[in-house]
Amino acid sequence: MRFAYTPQQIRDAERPLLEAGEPLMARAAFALYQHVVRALRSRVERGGRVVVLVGPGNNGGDALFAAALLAKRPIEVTVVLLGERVHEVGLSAVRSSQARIVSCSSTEITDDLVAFIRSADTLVDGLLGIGAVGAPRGNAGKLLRRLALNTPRASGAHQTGSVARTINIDRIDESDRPTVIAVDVPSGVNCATGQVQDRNSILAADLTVTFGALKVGLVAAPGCFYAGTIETVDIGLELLGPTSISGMGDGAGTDRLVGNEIPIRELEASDFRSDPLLRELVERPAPDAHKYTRGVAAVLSGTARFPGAGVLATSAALHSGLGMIRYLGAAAVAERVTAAMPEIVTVPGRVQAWTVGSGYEPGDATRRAVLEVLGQPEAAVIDAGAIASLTYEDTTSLHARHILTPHAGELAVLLTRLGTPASRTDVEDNLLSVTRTAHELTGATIVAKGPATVIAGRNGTYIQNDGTPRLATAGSGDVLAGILVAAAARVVAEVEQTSGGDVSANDHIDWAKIAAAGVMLHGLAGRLAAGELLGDSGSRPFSASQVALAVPGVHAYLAGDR
Ligand SMILES: NC(=O)C1=CN([C@@H]2O[C@H](COP(=O)(O)OP(=O)(O)OC[C@H]3O[C@@H](n4cnc5c(N)ncnc54)[C@H](O)[C@@H]3O)[C@@H](O)[C@H]2O)[C@@H](O)CC1
Ligand SMILES: [K+]
Repeated sequence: MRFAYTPQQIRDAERPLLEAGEPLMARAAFALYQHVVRALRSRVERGGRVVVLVGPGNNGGDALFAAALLAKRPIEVTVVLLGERVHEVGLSAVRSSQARIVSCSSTEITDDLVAFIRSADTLVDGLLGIGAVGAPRGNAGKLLRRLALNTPRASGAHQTGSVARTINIDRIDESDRPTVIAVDVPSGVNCATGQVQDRNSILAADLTVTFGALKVGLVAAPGCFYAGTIETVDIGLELLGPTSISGMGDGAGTDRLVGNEIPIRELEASDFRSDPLLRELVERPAPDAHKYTRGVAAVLSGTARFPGAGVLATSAALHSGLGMIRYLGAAAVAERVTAAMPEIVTVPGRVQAWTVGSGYEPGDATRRAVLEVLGQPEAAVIDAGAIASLTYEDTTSLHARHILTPHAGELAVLLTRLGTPASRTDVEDNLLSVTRTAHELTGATIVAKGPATVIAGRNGTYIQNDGTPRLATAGSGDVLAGILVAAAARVVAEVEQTSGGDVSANDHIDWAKIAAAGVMLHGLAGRLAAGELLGDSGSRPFSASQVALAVPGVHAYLAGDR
């Protein structure tokens, strides 16, 4: 499990250490210096030119102390001061070093200066850190716009995520741009939310050296796309860890426990071995297992018009290793489903989780289907047309065991219906906060699909950034619904055994965690289908059907087989 914190949480953790006189900035600057040297040496064997951009606050202070250390080596170091004021002690350290100082606070940002900065081997971004408010203003903002180094590395692919995926900075050989190293966070990213207010005044990093812990802006979209590889440096901060969190979040009576108290979480591969409930998702069944202890899921997806959604959701559930899958949707789709997968049962019966809505169009018939599912005591995944069919009154019957999987457009419609009007763009630009709002207004577990999916539920918020842009393909959402319903059924089956069949036990499950696990399985299945988890660079195109077929391989991967 990884944790990401808001600026306020970081400041609260820093305060006692600063009061005790701990040299936090010296630690941060030394680690930054080491990373800059490493990046520079992977680009030029000796010498080399480093430009350090310095803003008005302590972020600039880190950069100044690192610059003073760099200037002790045979490296050409130029410090560009962009604030009206800068960290005084850091500046005197630079003044007594070999580094060159250019002050921009009074001078114009000339074409020559912009060209000079762009021609550096390594560019250190110490403009704005966790103290930034709004889009970069003043000279910092002007310079960022003029530099135009605002395209995320690897053409938009994000480099954070639960399973290691790093840019190999040894291999970056574009001579037309420097290797950019962000100090703590890329300037222009809102650390608390991941928002980017002005996409022209941001400096896209190849590497972010962040201090103490991850910041929310480094894991939430769109900020996460600008961070490059993230290195977290331990400067001695004591932040909320997994043990204290499980006490807060995993039991009953924690309704509405969202907001700043619990850090944002991200599941990692190791959680599928250490967390007892997640382990159940991928482990081999117990020797005495039977169909109902392994889990039974029901699929209500696909229509005569969109039959594929039913086939894909069913296939994904089937390949997730349950005891049984019932297909209970349209007769025309059932024929195709059973032709493709003879294991599928088409008669109703005992079920532990439902999925409804993939491939359904919004309307009365869909609404009747979703209300029927919501009337059951079991868990349910509510997808696509089923979300859009819910009226304001219908949403009052939602609980945490209901997992809604909207994309940005569907989330905008839902929020508007709930009385908080939002456009698709509002949702895309503020995915984290609007997803939490949707959870707070409905009580349901919300899985807001995107390149960095946000999962907001009763026990907190997760962001999963595991997939590949290749998952943006037709049918991908249907596969996700199938994976999620399988995870839900599996967990309910497990909990039933310990609760003696008491269905109310379902309501105490940490559904956000289970949904996050499903999202992660889906993301990794995409990467496996692309060839990425098997060691190549992920260059294989794939279809949604192949993502469903890749699920067993991901189970093996997470269970530790490879
Ligand atoms: N407190 C400490 O001792 C430590 C701080 N550290 C560093 O300090 C950073 C936080 O320092 P600060 O709190 O000084 O904050 P920042 O350095 O992020 O910047 C705050 C300054 O920027 C200005 N500013 C805010 N928003 C702006 C905008 N949109 N455009 C232009 N200027 C803007 C403010 O007026 C203020 O002067 C961290 O990110 C980290 O890099 C680390 O050295 C660890 C220890
Ligand atoms: K920065």
